[in-house]
Amino acid sequence: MRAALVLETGQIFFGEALGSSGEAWGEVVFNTGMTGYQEILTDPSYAGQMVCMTYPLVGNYGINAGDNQSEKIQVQGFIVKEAALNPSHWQMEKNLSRALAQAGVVGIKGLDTRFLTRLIREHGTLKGAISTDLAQSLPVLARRLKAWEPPQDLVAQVSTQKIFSLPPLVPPSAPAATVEGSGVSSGLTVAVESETSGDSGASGRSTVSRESTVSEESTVSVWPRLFEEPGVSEEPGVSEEPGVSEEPGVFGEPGVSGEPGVSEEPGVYREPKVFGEPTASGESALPQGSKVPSGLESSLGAMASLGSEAGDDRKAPDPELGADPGGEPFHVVVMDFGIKGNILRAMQEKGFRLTVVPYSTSAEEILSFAPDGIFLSNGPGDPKVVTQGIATIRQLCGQRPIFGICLGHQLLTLALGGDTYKLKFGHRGGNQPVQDLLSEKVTITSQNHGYAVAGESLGSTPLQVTHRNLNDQTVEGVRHRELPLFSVQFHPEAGPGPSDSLYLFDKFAELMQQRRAQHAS
Ligand SMILES: NC(=O)CC[C@H](N)C(=O)O
Repeated sequence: MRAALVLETGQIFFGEALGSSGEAWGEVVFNTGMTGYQEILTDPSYAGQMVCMTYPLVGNYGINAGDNQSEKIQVQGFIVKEAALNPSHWQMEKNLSRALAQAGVVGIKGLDTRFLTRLIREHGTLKGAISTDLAQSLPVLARRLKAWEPPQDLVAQVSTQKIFSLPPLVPPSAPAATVEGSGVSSGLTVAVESETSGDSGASGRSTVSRESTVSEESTVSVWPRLFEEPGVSEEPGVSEEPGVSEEPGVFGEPGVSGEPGVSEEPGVYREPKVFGEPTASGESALPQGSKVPSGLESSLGAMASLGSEAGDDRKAPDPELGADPGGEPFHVVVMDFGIKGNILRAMQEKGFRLTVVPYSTSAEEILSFAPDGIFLSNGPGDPKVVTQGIATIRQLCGQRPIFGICLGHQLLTLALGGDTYKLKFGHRGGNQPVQDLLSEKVTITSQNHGYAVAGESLGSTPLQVTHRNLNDQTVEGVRHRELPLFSVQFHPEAGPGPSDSLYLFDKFAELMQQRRAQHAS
């Protein structure tokens, strides 16, 4: 089935449908990772966005049960050059196309994703629509897109509605961990602690049960196997799209839709803009000088996470870090703005016990759990619209050690009087170099953000910059000058991406250890 990607500028790319048919609108962003597409698809930070993968072959190891970062595919749309028809991996359960179709997510393949990426780099992030309805007027669709205001309440859509607990992860050889006798085994299982009303305000929430009642709760998988379809046999390696031509260069036919070359709005769409016309060699024309992004780190990171999934290189919790010498695990309350599973896993593997709460939970309720520390998660959208979360974080500052990642970093900065702004096209990939200004050490980091902290806004705040991106000098980390609060813009938990920065979870543990020591004396 043919499909088109229409941009708000009026530019149109033709390709083949991938996944579900239909139409989806969103912000088109690009990710430079060579692997990690499943983690990207299921990362709630991508809610509302259509992700274009710059790497030309996507889907070659299929979709498995272990790499999900949340309970569903979160992207609005998915854009690839070539979708692997015969994926192969021992953990694979289905192919990319099947996973997208089952989730009702619209994708497109067969367009020149590197050229699309160059367009986004020039124009900045663009609104776009993927549609399999080529009978409509695509220029009209482009104009409707231009006038469209994307939804703002993305955090409310992806944050947990239930409070739940996660135990520390134990090495496979050791006895399974239990949460207060609940029998929760190691791995991504939870004790559901209480149900909330599901509305966005904290007021309607019933008083939640505390640690004493955790043992009575049942356990459920945090992320049930995605797209489970009893009775549907998966035949890895068999194309699910018989008859779809995979010849290079068949994409990009003009004129299938309602006059794509005719503009009624001068300046927006004048000439036929059809990308990916075949050349004599059958290769699509790529602008000269375009760099193929390096993504080796990403594939190494993905391999590490797969290894840990298989249980063969899972790190044991370090009793020196995950718990104080008395052995009680550090208890962290996680404010969930759209958390990625690997962040939870990274903290569990440090030996922390986690209580994950909805983003709208009040400071009072968070403190009632008597945590050792508070974690501020990643999440989708513009940090400035998460006003309730910012106000709560402001109240929590100084009460407990706080660590924030990505959206959590932006919210912490806003709570303390700093400012954020939208980047031209964001950082999304697994090879972003970041310098820790305190140690001068450089790590290669995994990133996924479209907004950033304005360094010049920090002068009047108690925050200082601790990390910078060496590509564009943007702020990548801050800390409070006096209080035990710090945050980073990048993703130290990897998955996908390098795990160079896992040490930051140790820093969080050190701050919680110091607080315990102060309170004991
Ligand atoms: N990964 C994230 O937490 C992203 C944060 C924020 N939504 C941004 O795009 O900048």
